[in-house]
Amino acid sequence: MKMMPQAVHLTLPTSVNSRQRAIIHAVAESSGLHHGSTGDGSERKISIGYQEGEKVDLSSSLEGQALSDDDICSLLLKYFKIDASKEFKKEDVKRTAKPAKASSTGFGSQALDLDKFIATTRELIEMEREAEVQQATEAAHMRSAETAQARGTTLLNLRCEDVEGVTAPLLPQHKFSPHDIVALRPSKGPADGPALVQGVVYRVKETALVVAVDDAPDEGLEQPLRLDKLANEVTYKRLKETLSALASSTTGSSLQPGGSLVEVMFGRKEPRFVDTPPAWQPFNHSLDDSQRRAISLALSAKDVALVHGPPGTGKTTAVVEIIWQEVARGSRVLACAASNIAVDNLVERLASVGGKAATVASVASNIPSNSSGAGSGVTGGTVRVVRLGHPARLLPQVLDNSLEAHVLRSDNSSLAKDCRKEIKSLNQKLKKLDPWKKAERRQLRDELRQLSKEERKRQGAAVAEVIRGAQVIASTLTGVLHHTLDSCDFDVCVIDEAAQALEASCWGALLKARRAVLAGDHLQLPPTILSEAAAARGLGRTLFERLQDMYGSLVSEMLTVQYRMNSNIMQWSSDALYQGKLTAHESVASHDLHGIRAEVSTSGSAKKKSNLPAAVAVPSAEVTLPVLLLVDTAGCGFEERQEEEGDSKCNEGEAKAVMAHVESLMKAGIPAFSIGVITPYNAQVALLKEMRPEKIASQLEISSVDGFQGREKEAIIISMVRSNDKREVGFLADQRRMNVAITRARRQCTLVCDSETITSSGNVFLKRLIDYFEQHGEYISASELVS
Ligand SMILES: Nc1ncnc2c1ncn2[C@@H]1O[C@H](COP(=O)(O)OP(=O)(O)OP(=O)(O)O)[C@@H](O)[C@H]1O
Repeated sequence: MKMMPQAVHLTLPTSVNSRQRAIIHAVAESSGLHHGSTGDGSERKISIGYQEGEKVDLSSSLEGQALSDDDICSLLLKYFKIDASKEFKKEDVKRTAKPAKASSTGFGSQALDLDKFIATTRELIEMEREAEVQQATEAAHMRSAETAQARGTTLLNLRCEDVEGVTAPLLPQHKFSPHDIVALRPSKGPADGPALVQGVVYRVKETALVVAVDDAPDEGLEQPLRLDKLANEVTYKRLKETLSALASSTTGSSLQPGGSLVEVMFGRKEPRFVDTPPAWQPFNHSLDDSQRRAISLALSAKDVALVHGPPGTGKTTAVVEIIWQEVARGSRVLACAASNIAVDNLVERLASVGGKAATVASVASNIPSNSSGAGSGVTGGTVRVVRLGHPARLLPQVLDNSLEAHVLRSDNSSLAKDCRKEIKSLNQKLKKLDPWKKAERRQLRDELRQLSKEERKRQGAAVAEVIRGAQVIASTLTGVLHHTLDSCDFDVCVIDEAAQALEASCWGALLKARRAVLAGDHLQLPPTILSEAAAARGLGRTLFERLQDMYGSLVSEMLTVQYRMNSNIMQWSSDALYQGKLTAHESVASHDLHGIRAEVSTSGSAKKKSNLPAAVAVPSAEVTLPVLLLVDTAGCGFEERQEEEGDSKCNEGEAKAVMAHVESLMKAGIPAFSIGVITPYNAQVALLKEMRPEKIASQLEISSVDGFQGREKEAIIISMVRSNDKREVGFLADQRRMNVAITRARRQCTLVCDSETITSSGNVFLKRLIDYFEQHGEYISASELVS
């Protein structure tokens, strides 16, 4: 008997990932079923079935549960009698294939209407600005100074060390970060009193915050000071200006170089690729196959390519090679990232091609040259990289590449300097000149005016000359909007860490370029959004994620070899989020903490750095240092606690277990600087920092998940905090957050948690995580660590 499929219209939960949704769309299309997606970013849900069919909404009953490909196949089989297992097993869809089309609305159902995007984003940016202002105002006015400090938006009793820096012995937990606009006030004065000075945070260390100010006040800095975080208006203003430019990018007189990218990225045109991928010789000979595929894709794209880089897979390595190759074929490149540190990292690695200049030049002749390049190949022995941005915010190692440093070296700049010298001597002459000699004075003043005009002209010419001659301009996404780049255009814009940047902030850079390469991982943390309402309406949905959803493997190549983690640490992340596609490079696949112990026992300097007592620095051989360790607090009575003012949570018993494990690692010879403690809750970060022994305070890093994104440690300890009768796990359920936390570990990952609360919470994703640790790691009860 032939089974008839049930007439059902099925809605799946938001945990179905973008790849799975793309396959479901394709399966539905080929089976003649109706299909569509609603919601933005992490709220996106897919529906499939018969338009008039019985509504079966699994989005709440399965919410928070990660659905494997097999789970989805079973659902499709159950409701529609469709066997989609082949489609899910298939390698990525061929690049020549068209993106999946939705039946009624065409592939535009995945696309976004430009006008709607601009109008909604304006509204959401305004909501975000209000949320930031509200947070700053609450901290400054409605809470006691101590509470504001506990919230992390105020720092009290700081001592001004000099006019360039503000320091304290060890800063409490706070939320200050580079680019924040801050106010300095006397600690004892009223919270809303006048500020001594306003400035911008440009460096954040464990013990000091460095604030750049235009004019240091003559007095007032000698007393204890408080630092308040203010709303960052500049960013919002620039984002709105970018949206206006985007609105007019494809029409009329303001046609922008990136107009064609707008058409493709808003689904009006399909992405194009050259028929024959260009031949290229790598500058970096250790690139793996997946990196080579991603680079080939980027060099073949006429519009856009995505480099999807899961943790530790050498995304920046691939990006750097793409830029070298682009320069070699004569392209002018705009290289960006959201943060200063990521841009500096790129610049440092890009500039290192200097030693390979001969190779670069010879390869250049093999690659078809771009029409509008800044001269083909690499000349002058190095890639001419110009880093925009205030030198005070740059890492010392890239200062030589800053716009200012380039300008100082230019001919026009020395002419400008000559003008300055002359101005100085004329001014001295003027001072000495008899006040009655009016005609002579007038003549000198005229000369001075001419000279200042000439000096300004020379300075402007020097900047223009450096910008014109640059093969790569490197800048933060915000820095691109500076007038220095007005009317500049580029062959290609490369954005690293694109999955951490707001879409609106990417457009400032993209509008200046004809092609784009975006590198990132939408399965790690998205940009931070303060307004929950704006986040719920999709402000945090990045362009990277949107393009992954819209075009999938048509424009994207995933890097699959990772160079950080022991394969046991990697495998959980690979299976849970990357369809099991990751492999560990042989150099890391089986490394563990025993290797570190060996280094410590033979290296005097490591011993010194670790601050370990000599008696324990060389460990006994029989200590076991498992790659995965589950420290279970179930049954230990370690209940979570809500912080007194605020909504964060902490768990004192668990924190003790974490510190006991740190101690045992150190006793086994692992230096504190190789250990990192991560917890999703700010209150737990604060508690752990209080418990951290003074002698290792500057070495043992303790931070939220956000603070560790993009970083790594040999041993990571994750404190999950949640332990309650209601079996609530809160935002532990955020798959991307847990993915980042686990994948920071190179040789050991320890999970400290109440397995009872987590496994009975009904969250399948977290249950599988605990099961994985139980199956593949060692298990101890926290009671064995804490008496
Ligand atoms: N093909 C390769 N062969 C050997 N080592 C590599 C290769 N590619 C990357 N690595 C190494 O892997 C590490 C991570 O590389 P990279 O910084 O490029 O990664 P990333 O993906 O940008 O990292 P993250 O995800 O942490 O931002 C570096 O130490 C790098 O030298």
